[in-house]
Amino acid sequence: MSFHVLITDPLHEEGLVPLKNHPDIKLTIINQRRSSNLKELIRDVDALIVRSQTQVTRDVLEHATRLKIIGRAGVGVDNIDLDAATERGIIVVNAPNGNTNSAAEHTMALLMSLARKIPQAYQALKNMDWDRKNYVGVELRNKTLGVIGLGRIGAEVAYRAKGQRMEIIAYDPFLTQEKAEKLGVNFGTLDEVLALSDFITIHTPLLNETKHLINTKAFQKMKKGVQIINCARGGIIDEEALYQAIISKKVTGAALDVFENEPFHHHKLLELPEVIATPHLGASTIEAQEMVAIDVSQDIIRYLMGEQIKNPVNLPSLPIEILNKMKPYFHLGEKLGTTLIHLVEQPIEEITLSYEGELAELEVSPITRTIVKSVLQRHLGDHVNDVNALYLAEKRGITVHENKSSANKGFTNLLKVEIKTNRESKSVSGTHLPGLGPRIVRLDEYRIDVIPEGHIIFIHHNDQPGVIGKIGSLLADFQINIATMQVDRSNLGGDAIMVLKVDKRLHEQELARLKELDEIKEIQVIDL
Ligand SMILES: NC(=O)C1=CN([C@@H]2O[C@H](COP(=O)(O)OP(=O)(O)OC[C@H]3O[C@@H](n4cnc5c(N)ncnc54)[C@H](O)[C@@H]3O)[C@@H](O)[C@H]2O)C=CC1
Ligand SMILES: O=C(O)CCC(=O)C(=O)O
Repeated sequence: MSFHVLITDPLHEEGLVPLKNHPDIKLTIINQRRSSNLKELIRDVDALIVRSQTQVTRDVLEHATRLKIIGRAGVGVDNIDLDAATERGIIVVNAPNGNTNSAAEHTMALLMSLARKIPQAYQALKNMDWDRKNYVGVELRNKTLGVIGLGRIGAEVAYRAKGQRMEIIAYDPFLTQEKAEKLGVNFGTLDEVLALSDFITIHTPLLNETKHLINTKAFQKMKKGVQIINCARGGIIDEEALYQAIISKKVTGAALDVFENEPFHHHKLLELPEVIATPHLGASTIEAQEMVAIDVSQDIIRYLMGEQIKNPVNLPSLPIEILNKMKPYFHLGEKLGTTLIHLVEQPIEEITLSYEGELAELEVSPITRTIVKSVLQRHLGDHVNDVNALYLAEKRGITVHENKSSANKGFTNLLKVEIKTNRESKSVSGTHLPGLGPRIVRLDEYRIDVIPEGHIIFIHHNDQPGVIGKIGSLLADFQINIATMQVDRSNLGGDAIMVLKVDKRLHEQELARLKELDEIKEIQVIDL
């Protein structure tokens, strides 16, 4: 199988070597800025790799009929329509670690340049103007740096700023007292950070919640004379509000690496002498570009080759050791979901997944996605995958519930999948037996012991003498060998089930003959 990978932004050559050398990958590299036909090009590609310039919009994705994965060589994925990608089952991966150091160093470079007005003084000197009085700066020592967003880059900035003997106050909704203490920073609310800081640096992603987080109201809460650094994303600061705050002298300096609309040829803020700027260079170092290109290329190759990816953005991310531990349950869940959906006739209203015993200790949401995928695939086909399964379920009005119980009901691990329709509720339960593999152990209230593999016939029949014989002799007439047989009943002479594993698939006519038997209420043949 050969895969087509398209790259539309400049990437470090070294990072492309694994893709170039891969025998099953065809690589196309274009400069998107010079190419307006992305919609055309994306039609026949399996993977797309971008940095921040290419805008992967919903409109573009509508043309991406083969696209399976988008790789972002960097952190911020705000240039990719994540909802549209998820709906189409396209996985998005990024390279979150490779440019942390470079972005933190760039932030420090901007902080120091801002404090000492280095770009302005340099510009004057380049113009042969030996001016010292206009470029008097301030020291960083003993000043308070407010860090908004104490993730990878924010934490690195805080660490470096402490080296400058600055006091750090940070706001991050996920910041714990423990992490703050470990990093030696003060823990503040957003308002406290705004009010107490001499310098404020922003390191959040651009999200709906962070769009214009720093707006007119936020500027009003700041100290007079505050200086701002934004090395995260344009759009987190309301640029018009910043402009007015500088004009009114509330803000005495701003260092910007990022802007609401990039690239641009003119920007009002750059007319102000208080503003210094770089054209989105936070990650532009040889080291960072090499690392992010390698990381993203490797994840693209892993995904296309069916291996576990490291940095998914629109799927839950778990350490590889934990995912390996969970592998048998993905397999079991998929078999249970496929089995159950074949036993249900009416439209599904609810899917309930119960994780019991040692399974309850795991982060089970990836298994839930796999089960929902296997259920939906029967009617929606192969375009349902782990990425879009929950979205598609919700869109069809199907509610998905997860229950966990550490109680051990005779099995060290038990996974129950239950489907509710407007007429009935059906369930299958299974377990993974170490060394032996998966087993289906319950079908509704019936106890069975079936390896979920091969051609399986599920028969719901009346509990009466002769049924097993009749079914056995019909199968013998069809030259179909029975490998295993399980029976159970609700009560003597009541409902009963039979689960047969056979060596070859039944033809439609053979199935019709079995259905003619009076004792049979329902029959389903499932290939697992
Ligand atoms: N200028 C450049 O070239 C670069 C810019 N970036 C930008 O920097 C951002 C941060 O990168 P990382 O530190 O690697 O990401 P990260 O995910 O490690 O950290 C982001 C932090 O922001 C916090 N956060 C989210 N919403 C918040 C809110 N409303 N208020 C305060 N904190 C909030 C999160 O809890 C998280 O701790 C990226 O999203 C990207 O947009 C990243 C690399 C290079
Ligand atoms: O690709 C780039 O140079 C921009 C890096 C960036 O902004 C990010 O990683 O979020």
